[in-house]
Amino acid sequence: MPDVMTLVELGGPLAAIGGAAYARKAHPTAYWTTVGLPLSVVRLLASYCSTMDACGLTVEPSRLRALAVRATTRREVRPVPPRRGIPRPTSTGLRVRIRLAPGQEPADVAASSERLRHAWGVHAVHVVSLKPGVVELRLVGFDVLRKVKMPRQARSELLAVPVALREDATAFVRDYRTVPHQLVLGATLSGKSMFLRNLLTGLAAQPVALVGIDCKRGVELSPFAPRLSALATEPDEAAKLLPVLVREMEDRYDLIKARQGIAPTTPDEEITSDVWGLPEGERPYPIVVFVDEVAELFLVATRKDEERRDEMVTQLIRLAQLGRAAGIYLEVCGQRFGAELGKGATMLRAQLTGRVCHRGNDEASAKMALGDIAPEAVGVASTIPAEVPGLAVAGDSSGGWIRVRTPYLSLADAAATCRETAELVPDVLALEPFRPHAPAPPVTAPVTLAKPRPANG
Ligand SMILES: Nc1ncnc2c1ncn2[C@@H]1O[C@H](COP(=O)(O)OP(=O)(O)OP(=O)(O)O)[C@@H](O)[C@H]1O
Repeated sequence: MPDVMTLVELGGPLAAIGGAAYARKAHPTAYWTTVGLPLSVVRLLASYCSTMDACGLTVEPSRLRALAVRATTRREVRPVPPRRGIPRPTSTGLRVRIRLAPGQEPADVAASSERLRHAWGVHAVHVVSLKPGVVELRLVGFDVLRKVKMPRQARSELLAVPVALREDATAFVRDYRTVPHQLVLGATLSGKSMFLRNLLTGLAAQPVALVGIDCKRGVELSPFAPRLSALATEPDEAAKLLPVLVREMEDRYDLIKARQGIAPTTPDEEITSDVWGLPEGERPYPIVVFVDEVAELFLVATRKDEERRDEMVTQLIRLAQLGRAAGIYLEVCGQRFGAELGKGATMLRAQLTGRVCHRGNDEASAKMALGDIAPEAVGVASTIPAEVPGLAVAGDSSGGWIRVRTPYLSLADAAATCRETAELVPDVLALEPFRPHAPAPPVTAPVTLAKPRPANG
């Protein structure tokens, strides 16, 4: 048994360790910048060559180098690591550029990222290919997705909204011009609405028409009514709105044809240019269509509903196939999106190239979102814990994927942004009949500190 003196002597260091552990957990950014960052820079600089060697990332030296080493020193000629740049510290970690040695590819470095993270004592190492032959190692000091803080330099541009934080501490930007249509999947309470909320408020300040189809009686999208150009809250209303959107798309195709001297008989599928080629004064406003709980559009009770469903699905598929050139983009949300939804479901899903997969009910749900674009991400998406709502795996058709999490945004703040930007609703004549009635802002009773007294008191 240790004597009293030993315990007293140990007290100081133990308290220091306890304090450091507490600081690391409670204030990760401050802890990282004051303690973790200098340690990691020293570790990286001191052990770069040996770590690269241990990870199998060194190559044989050139003949000239070998000759020079032999001529000038008595050292044995050792394999050389890829050349590195100067480490650049950031508030969440540090970055260092690496010029790949001949014969190496970014995947070789990415395969060693787990080993590198342990060697340098950081939370994660991400490898990003910057240009042929150059990769950037992004060392992240702590779990940035635990408490999301968007990077300060993340700015919205037209149709490009920084909507979530990526695990490499950069912004996940929803860019409609590069990925026109997206599918957002997740079980109930997984954070889909939060994702839509961030996206919608990001777009609210832009000259973009926002359209909502929310067949859960509008519970998700109604609070944003002041900024919406159109809102359908029942399948019947959606069945009226979708053909109007398709007609608007066809009119825009006619406009492009007229402007560019393309024969009016040319099929829409063969026109390669888009609304962005039109002069600014003639260019129609982009339209982003949010579909919340897409399964509600597919589910039918009677034979008559079946016809209506088929029509709506065909219209959605047409919008997804041809909408991009006409400046019409889809953001489709749901819990599951598989063949069991019925005719056209998988065809529509194939057109939605952007994928964001929140926690699902089972592995099959994750497969529906990511199986056809990034199969190796399915396992990661299936292990998202229920205690971290908003955490998701984002992939795109290029095969890349990354974990992301939206920042918390309260419904009241999002609704307030929509009220403040209500005058920015652009004029899209065809959507005018579907413009929702904006509910009046909640009136808060004035707070009085005086206690009411009975009249006869
Ligand atoms: N990024 C986040 N950070 C913190 N809390 C979050 C985040 N995303 C979601 N939440 C919280 O998790 C809960 C569920 O989120 P949300 O309503 O977005 O889920 P959902 O997938 O839309 O659920 P449903 O399908 O039932 O509407 C909410 O209380 C929300 O505040």
